[in-house]
Amino acid sequence: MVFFGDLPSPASIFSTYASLAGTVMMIKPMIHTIIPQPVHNFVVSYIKSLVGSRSSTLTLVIMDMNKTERNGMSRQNELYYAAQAYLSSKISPDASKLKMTRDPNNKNVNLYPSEGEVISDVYKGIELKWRYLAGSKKTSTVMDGGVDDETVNWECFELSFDKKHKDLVVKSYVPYVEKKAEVIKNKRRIIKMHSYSTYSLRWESVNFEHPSTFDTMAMTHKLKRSVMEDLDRFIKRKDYYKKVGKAWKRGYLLYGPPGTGKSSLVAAMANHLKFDIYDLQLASVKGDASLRNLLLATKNSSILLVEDIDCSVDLPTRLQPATPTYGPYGASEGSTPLTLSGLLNCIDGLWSSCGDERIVIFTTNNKEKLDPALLRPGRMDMHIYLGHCSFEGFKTLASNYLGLSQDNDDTHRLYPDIKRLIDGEVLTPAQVAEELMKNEDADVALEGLVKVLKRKRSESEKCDDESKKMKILEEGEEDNLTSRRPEQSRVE
Ligand SMILES: Nc1ncnc2c1ncn2[C@@H]1O[C@H](COP(=O)(O)OP(=O)(O)OP(=O)(O)O)[C@@H](O)[C@H]1O
Repeated sequence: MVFFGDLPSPASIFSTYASLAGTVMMIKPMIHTIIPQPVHNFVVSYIKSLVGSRSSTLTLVIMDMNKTERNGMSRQNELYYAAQAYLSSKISPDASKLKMTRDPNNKNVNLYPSEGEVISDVYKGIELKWRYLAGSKKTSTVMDGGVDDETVNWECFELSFDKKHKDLVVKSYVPYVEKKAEVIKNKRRIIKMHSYSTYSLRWESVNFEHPSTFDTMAMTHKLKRSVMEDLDRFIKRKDYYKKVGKAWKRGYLLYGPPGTGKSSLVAAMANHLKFDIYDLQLASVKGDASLRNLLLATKNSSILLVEDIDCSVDLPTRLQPATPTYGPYGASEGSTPLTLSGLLNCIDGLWSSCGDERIVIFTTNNKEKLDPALLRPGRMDMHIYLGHCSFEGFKTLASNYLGLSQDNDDTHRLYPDIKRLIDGEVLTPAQVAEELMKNEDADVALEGLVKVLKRKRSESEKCDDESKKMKILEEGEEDNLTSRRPEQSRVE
């Protein structure tokens, strides 16, 4: 029991406090004078470490430095971005301050925890706390006699939990966060198209907004289905590739005449998988060494595209000697020039084994011109031929451009005529698309298409007649020659 009568008076409390504070004020400078500063620091940090070691909390720091290194590569901690995406789905309704971003051309805004905000999470009964922190740091590098000052911005997430759960958090919770983040990122993902800049010597990217999808592609249903199924199977088979000891990579060769949809199919594949595209212009690559570096700077889950592989650059093969590259003053730059074997080795070897979910696509108008090394089994897993427009392809295009149903063969009165005229190699899908775009009125656009089809058919029939006549003439010449030959022999 406490009685008010036992408590000291306010005046005596105040005088005790004042004398204590006075004593501390007197002792503090004495301690600093008696104990040298380094010893003082050591004692303080020792006491702190003793207190710290007794704490049962472990904090993992997931840092990200937005620092661009001298070789042009940006150092990125993938775990940081996974945490950022994951936490955006965990924000408490009570949060008082949030960071808000919107990527260019993205419909949705993204909300992230702001500085100091704590987010609680529970995983398999373990309580975890996340905290976001940010700041900047000045660094100085001494180079060539001068000092290069640079400000590095850093951001981090701190993840704190009871020490005894360290293994479970590192081995199970962190992969769980990464998986969840992948799903979230895929939902909001903006596909990027990366091109290598010879000016900045790095990949530069823009948002990829090609509208092509498998629905809009003028291809037979069978071909569409087989490409889509192949892609879907590839994505699901991470464990399978690991088990059979193969890099998780798939190669596609798209070939066919100009305007048959090779580039459109690449876009449809990227949109289907939500994969970025790295557009590799071989002409801008100096040699095998720089090719290796720039391929290693590409991200996982992406498509490496080499368009017009037959004519993009004159690649020396294994048998041809490679001419060394020369600098502006004629001196060798010390790099081996780009070779076909360098390209293929890099794609098959180092690059594909350093990453996951790699897709490589080569396109060409002339498959027969390609080096056999490119066509070797196991190199390009699927060869896809895109040809002239079929009636099935036309129906897809008429649905895209004129909004006509593609379910029947007689959606429009002109469909039977088109079906009859379009068969054979008459028009490419690009030519059909061009005709359909000329008028929004389906009657006018389709009449225009019928006219073009008739003209093309009669032109090709004329051509056929001409070539038949030529053949007959040539055969006649040949007969005359052969019938004269015995005579000639005989004269001889
Ligand atoms: N199969 C197709 N399905 C849908 N649209 C197509 C198809 N083929 C061509 N097109 C249309 O024609 C245009 C040109 O096609 P695309 O660039 O994809 O052809 P390509 O085969 O890559 O041509 P190139 O060999 O000249 O690069 C596209 O923008 C698209 O509108």
